[in-house]
Amino acid sequence: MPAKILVTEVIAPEGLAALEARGYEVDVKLNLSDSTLRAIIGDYDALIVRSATNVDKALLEAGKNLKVVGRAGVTCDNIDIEAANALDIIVCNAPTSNIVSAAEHTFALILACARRVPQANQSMHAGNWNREQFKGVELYGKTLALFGLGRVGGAVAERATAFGMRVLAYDPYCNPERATSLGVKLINDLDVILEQADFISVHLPVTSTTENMFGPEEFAKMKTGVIFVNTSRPAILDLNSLADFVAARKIASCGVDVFDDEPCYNSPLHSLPNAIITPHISALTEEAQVRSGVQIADYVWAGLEGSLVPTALTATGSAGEMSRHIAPFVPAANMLGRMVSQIKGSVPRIVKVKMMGNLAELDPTVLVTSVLEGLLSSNYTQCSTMLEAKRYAERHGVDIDCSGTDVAGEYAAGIEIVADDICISSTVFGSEKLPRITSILDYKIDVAPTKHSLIFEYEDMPGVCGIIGTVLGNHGINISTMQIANSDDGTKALVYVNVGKEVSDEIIEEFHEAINLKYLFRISL
Ligand SMILES: NC(=O)C1=CN([C@@H]2O[C@H](COP(=O)(O)OP(=O)(O)OC[C@H]3O[C@@H](n4cnc5c(N)ncnc54)[C@H](O)[C@@H]3O)[C@@H](O)[C@H]2O)C=CC1
Ligand SMILES: O=C(O)CCC(=O)C(=O)O
Repeated sequence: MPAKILVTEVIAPEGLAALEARGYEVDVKLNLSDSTLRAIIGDYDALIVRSATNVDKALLEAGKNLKVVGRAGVTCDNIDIEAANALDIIVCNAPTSNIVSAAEHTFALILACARRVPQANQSMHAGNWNREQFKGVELYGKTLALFGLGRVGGAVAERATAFGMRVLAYDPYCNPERATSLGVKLINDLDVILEQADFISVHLPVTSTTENMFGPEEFAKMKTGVIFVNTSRPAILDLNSLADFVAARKIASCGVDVFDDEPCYNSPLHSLPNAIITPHISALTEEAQVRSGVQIADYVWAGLEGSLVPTALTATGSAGEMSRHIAPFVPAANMLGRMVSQIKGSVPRIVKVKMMGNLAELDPTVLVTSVLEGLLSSNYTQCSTMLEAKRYAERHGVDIDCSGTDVAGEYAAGIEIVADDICISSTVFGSEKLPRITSILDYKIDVAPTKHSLIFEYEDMPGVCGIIGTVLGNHGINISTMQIANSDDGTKALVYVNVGKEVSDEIIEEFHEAINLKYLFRISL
């Protein structure tokens, strides 16, 4: 029986034809409700979606035969990747398909705001001829601030330069050389960049550091008369606040393509004449649709045939036997990346990843990519080969390398990362395969880190653990794990403490006053 593929959103006929030509049965069923989709998904081996289908845990669990979910586009925030990973379902996307379209639509909005094209058009259609009312502003010589200089941000920068704009960018993870080669000046100080910009365009993924990045405080710091465009994701900003500033004309005009709870029929921007709003159409062009349809057809086919899926976002997509060994280490690799960048307080420049024991002979790409995601706080970095991972890292100023060794100490397998001068290693343990730290900064430990932890190093002396416990206890913070390790020469000690909630700056200050600390790191995973 041929494999069955369900397509729930419009993809290019070229993509559908490619799947049918391979002998699959392809059903296109648009506008299904969540409950109908859940009722029928059990019949299908693969599902192809764009951004509107909610591929949550319940749907994935109902997909008893589901092997692949293909996203005909880039961002997979409508798909529960973690649940798919747990269920061994491959999730893949078409990451390069719509960059140009998204950049061009961003410019459509920038120009529409600057020259008031939609308003002038509407006025003409109403039988008017009001030239003065539609006086605009030029882009030439103006300053554009880009937030996020990745794939789409970079393409917008190239186009902005052609308009004679001065282009600035806020992107702490961007390699300065990439910025220079795009003719962009990096300014990684929010206040400084906000006050310089005549135009602002946002191209950020949603992460804990970008969510709600723009609210009343940030809008207030912008120049009066700024033009603000968001074609990235709605969670980046506070829409009510944006509407207030647009209504007050502090922001002269805004262009917005993405909304909470799409389809969105009403929002605070809908009634504002100087808000240009579009229904999530940045990627909606003939060309991007053909590219994403054809690319996703190829990757879904690879997944169904059990081949390597080049754009797999789940460890499962790395094919067969290898993934069974690699998959449990993906969270550990990500954790190591996050810990290292928090301990350093910045992105390290030289990173060496070592795959140890059973992992030594396997393709390291998935784990190196996961380390990079942790280091750069990005979601779903797209690297299907080590070469791509190295190039991606290079774009962010990181020189990354990977090696293998049969030796993994007392464990069957592990990963070690050395980032500049910081070394941490990890293994996974138990039926749940929880990541554990096995050594950190030359100290041997064995801790499964929780969401919040503290790492102390100090000249060894009695009573320090008591002080740590007392200070935390005084502030009502629970300790769930405390582990002590001594340096080889016995003069120094390291204490790793898992705590119940985030520790404030004031408490950190208190520790510095009470203990002769070499250092104290606060980690949030
Ligand atoms: N409206 C639409 O139809 C489309 C929307 N998008 C959205 O556009 C956004 C950008 O997409 P891509 O360029 O492909 O992503 P990307 O991953 O290539 O680039 C994102 C950039 O943001 C930077 N970044 C991450 N955290 C940051 C932070 N805290 N502060 C400053 N910079 C930070 C990264 O270093 C990276 O350079 C995404 O949200 C994507 O979902 C993309 C395509 C179409
Ligand atoms: O048109 C679509 O499929 C949405 C594209 C999008 O938002 C993305 O790829 O991030």
